[in-house]
Amino acid sequence: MAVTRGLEGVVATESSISSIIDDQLTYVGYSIDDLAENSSFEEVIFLLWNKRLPKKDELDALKKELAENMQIPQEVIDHFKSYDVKKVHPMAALRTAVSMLALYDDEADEMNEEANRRKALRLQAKMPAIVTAFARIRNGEEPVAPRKDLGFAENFLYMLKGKEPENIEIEAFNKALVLHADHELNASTFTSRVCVATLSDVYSGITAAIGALKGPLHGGANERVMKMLTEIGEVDRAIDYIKDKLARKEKIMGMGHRVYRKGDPRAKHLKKMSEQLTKLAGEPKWYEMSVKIEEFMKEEKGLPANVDFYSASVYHSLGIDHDLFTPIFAVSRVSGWLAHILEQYENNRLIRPRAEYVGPKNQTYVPIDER
Ligand SMILES: CC(=O)SCCNC(=O)CCNC(=O)[C@H](O)C(C)(C)COP(=O)(O)OP(=O)(O)OC[C@H]1O[C@@H](n2cnc3c(N)ncnc32)[C@H](O)[C@@H]1OP(=O)(O)O
Ligand SMILES: O=C([O-])CC(=O)C(=O)O
Repeated sequence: MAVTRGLEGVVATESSISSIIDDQLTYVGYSIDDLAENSSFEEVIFLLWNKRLPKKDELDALKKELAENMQIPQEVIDHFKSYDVKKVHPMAALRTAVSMLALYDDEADEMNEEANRRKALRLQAKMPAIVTAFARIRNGEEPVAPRKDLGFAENFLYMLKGKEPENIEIEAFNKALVLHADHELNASTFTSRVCVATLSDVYSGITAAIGALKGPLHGGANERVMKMLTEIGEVDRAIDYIKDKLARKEKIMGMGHRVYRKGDPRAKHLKKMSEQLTKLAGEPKWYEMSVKIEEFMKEEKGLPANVDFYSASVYHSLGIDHDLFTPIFAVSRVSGWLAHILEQYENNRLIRPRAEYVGPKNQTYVPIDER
């Protein structure tokens, strides 16, 4: 058997949700550039789950349903208050909280399309309240309840900060959510599909996906980008810092991609936002430093910036704690995971590849006191 390390280039399923062809990303055939400039995150959720854009009344109905389902069970809030939240990474807290939601959902193990769609809606709606409740509780603050009159992006920022966000913050956050919503068969999406292909439930699929997104080679890179920028501190130190890391054979977070060779089409939108928002926040150095690193890596290693690179300085400029960057990725990507889970159920077959055995053979069992 031939082994393809990391399954590079292996086509593991058909899908009509998103595509990457010649470094161009589309959701259901719509260019990410059009969607980033024009759509709301709720519109993208509808698109991914229904494979068509919503009409106005359909979008209004989805927005209403999301707003009505945002509140999380009190048990999840009490659970956050029951352990030392300061010692826990918010991705671990999110992973556990999503798994907990299943315990308070009477339909958790109901296995039909309508029930799965209802669960998808409830899960999507509750992600912002989980992340923001955790963030507030660890700061010694009470969680802020979601408001039915606010949109998805606005509600997230409102629950996080306890005050209504500015329009520019809502627009930037909405665009970030649109850009992170889906990405073909990335590691966490594949994880979710493998999980539910055993005919396990939606909550298990999303819990597994959150675990995969958490790693630094995937969604966890955005937090590490900001850690790197903070360590660099000043623009004129950037290149020496990167040279040093490369000399030690360390990876530069936010750089490189398994599929994109020329560049990640999402990065240019985040780059523009980073330029604008870092300037507004009075800290243009984060953007300037990022540009220097991007140019150097392209020239020296031929590696382009990925979606995680400029999102770091965008979220930082919105005043968001660095370890919330990956949970925010999950708040958006859950829309794509759910679309893929629904698609997997529609035409399911167990996902079970093979391994080439390279261990010892024909061993003779030796009793324990003779070893
Ligand atoms: C949302 C997302 O998941 S986007 C990706 C987020 N992850 C990151 O930003 C982490 C940094 N990037 C990486 O680790 C990689 O580029 C990945 C994981 C994204 C893709 O990796 P792969 O396709 O498996 O490439 P692989 O890790 O095998 O790297 C190939 C070569 O490029 C080098 N390389 C790849 N990325 C980087 C990087 N960021 N910094 C330095 N060198 C790199 C590797 O060292 C390797 O070099 P070698 O052939 O001399 O050994
Ligand atoms: O597709 C990938 O491998 C990683 C990625 O960019 C994403 O999940 O958005």
